[in-house]
Amino acid sequence: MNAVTATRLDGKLTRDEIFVDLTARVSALRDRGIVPGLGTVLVGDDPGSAAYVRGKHNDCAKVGIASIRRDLPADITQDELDAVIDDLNADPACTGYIVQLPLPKHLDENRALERVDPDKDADGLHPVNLGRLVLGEESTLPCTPRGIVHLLRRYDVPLAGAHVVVVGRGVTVGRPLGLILTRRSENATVTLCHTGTRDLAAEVRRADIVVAGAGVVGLITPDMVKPGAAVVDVGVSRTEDGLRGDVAAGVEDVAGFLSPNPGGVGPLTRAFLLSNVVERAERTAGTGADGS
Ligand SMILES: Nc1nc(=O)c2c([nH]1)NC[C@@H]1CN(c3ccc(C(=O)N[C@@H](CCC(=O)O)C(=O)O)cc3)C=[N+]21
Repeated sequence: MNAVTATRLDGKLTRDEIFVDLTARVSALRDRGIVPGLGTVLVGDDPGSAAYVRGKHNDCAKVGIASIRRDLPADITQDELDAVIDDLNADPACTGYIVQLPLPKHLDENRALERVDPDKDADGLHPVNLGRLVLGEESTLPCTPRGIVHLLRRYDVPLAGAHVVVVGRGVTVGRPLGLILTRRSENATVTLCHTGTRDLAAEVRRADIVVAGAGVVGLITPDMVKPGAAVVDVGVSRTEDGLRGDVAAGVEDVAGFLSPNPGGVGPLTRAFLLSNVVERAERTAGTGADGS
């Protein structure tokens, strides 16, 4: 056997590095009397969503960002949700915020996302920000795609000229990731695959980088991966055995780099949520944001 295990793209380590930078920048803002605040709107009592929101506020405490929580009952009406969103839009203590998804089925997610002030959209999911991304204008970028690109760069995985196969066309990962990776600054070539793709295995086999976010357990098998390719697992499925990703066991023996799930991009999604808030606070304060 000459199988070499893939280099692990470590999301927690990379998150810790980002937190060191954010902590210093928040401290500089606080020295000037500016306290960045992240708001969350959580509707209902789904334990998974509650855990994610808790994690986001724990992260805020670590870097010195103030937390604003709006926890609402599952049977809230759309008008009542609108009023909470209007309230956060008007709250000067709230630099940016998110409406935790998914919302209960009787509520219209797009209506809620569109009501958020685009300048306070910490998720980068407002139509104005997604539209700016399409137009190549500066915008708040969605957190998971930002985390994926940062993690690949952090481990020196070449993007320019690379062929990236993204599996999943959802609005939080696949769709915006394709737009980001094909910008001049990333210069990758992207194939966006989905449930209608005729021969997924053939597409994935051609990839220098695979990003799997379909939410199908074990979808990406070792025979589908080009030796040495980078594989980033962002699929999330809740099973009886806990959280499972899209990448099957054995891929680590074929890939050159592997970002597992959990332990990969998830912590970076949270880190870039905070980063979006800090950048907005810096912009309104008139300091030079460093981007990244
Ligand atoms: N408006 C909105 N914005 C979001 O960003 C958003 C959302 N809604 N709804 C749900 C998804 C999911 N998501 C995750 C964030 C962190 C981890 C994360 O930190 N995961 C850890 C493990 C955490 C655990 O074990 O539960 C890891 O991958 O190592 C995972 C998933 C953000 N989301």
